[in-house]
Amino acid sequence: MWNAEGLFTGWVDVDLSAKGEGEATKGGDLLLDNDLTPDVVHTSLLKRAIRTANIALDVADLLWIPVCRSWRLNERHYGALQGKNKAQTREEFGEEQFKIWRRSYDTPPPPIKDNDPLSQVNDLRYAGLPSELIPRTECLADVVDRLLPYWYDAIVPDLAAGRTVLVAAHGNSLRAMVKHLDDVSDEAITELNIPTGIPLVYELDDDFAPLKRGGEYLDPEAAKAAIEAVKNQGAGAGAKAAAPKAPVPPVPPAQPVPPVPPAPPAPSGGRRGKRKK
Ligand SMILES: O=C(O)[C@@H](CO)OP(=O)(O)O
Repeated sequence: MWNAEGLFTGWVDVDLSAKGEGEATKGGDLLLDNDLTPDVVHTSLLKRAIRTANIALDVADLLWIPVCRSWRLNERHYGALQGKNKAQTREEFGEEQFKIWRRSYDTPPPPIKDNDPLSQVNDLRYAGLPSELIPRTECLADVVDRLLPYWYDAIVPDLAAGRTVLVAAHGNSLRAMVKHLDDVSDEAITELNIPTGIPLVYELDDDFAPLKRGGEYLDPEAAKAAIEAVKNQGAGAGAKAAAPKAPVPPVPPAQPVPPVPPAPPAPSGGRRGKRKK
C-alpha cells in the first residue's frame, strides 16, 4: 500500500494493496504453470510478505505446507525515513543522497527515535528480541549480517534435506539474499532492484551455490518492467523534467554553486567501511 503512495516502508507493517494481491495470485499461477511445488515456506514477520505467500500458496493448493517466519527476513529498516514520501525526500536531499539511502551498500538512513510512532521497539512481535537487535536503521550490509544466520541455520537445512523452499520477503532483504547467493560486489548490488510478486527461481548445486547466476524470473518480461518501476520510485516530477523530450536549459556561465543539502545526523548503528564479499 505504501509503494502505491510512494512512501518508505521498511519495518512498518503495511498491508498488501489490491494490486499486491493480484501480483501474489499471479505468482501462485506461475508456480503452478512451472510445476514448482514448494515443500516449505519461509516468510518475514510482516503481513505483506505473509499474505503474499498465503495467496500464492492458496492458488497452488499448498496452504498446508510447513511455515517458518523470522524477523531476519524482514525488509531493511528504513530508519527515520519510514513513512516519508520518496519523491519529497529526493527533492529535499537531492538525487545522490536519495540513491545512497535507497541503494548504497553501507550507508544507512538516519536512525529512527525510539519514541517515534513508526519505531518498532515496542512492537509485540519483537518482544522476544533483545532491544539492541531491533534495528533503528539499517544499510544493506546490516541486512546481510542479520539474514545470513537465518540462511545457514533455517533455510540451508531445508535445502540440504532436498526440499524446495519458497521465501516470501522484501525488495531489500531479497537483495541481501541475492548478494550472498550470486556473490555480488558491494558496488554492483547498488544497481540491483527486485520487483514485487514475481517468483525468482534459483536452482542450487550441492554447495548451495546457484547453477545460474541471477536465477530466473518466472515472468521475465513482467520482471523487466517491474524492475524499472522499482528503480524509478520517487523520481516523480524530476524524472519528467529529465525525460529525453524535455529541452535541456543552457547552464549560465557564472552559475552560483547551490547550497549543499544538510547532512543527516550520524547513524548510531549500521556498518561503515568496506566489507569483503
Ligand atoms: O520502502 C521500502 O521499504 C522499500 C521496498 O518497498 O522501498 P525501496 O525500493 O525504496 O527500498
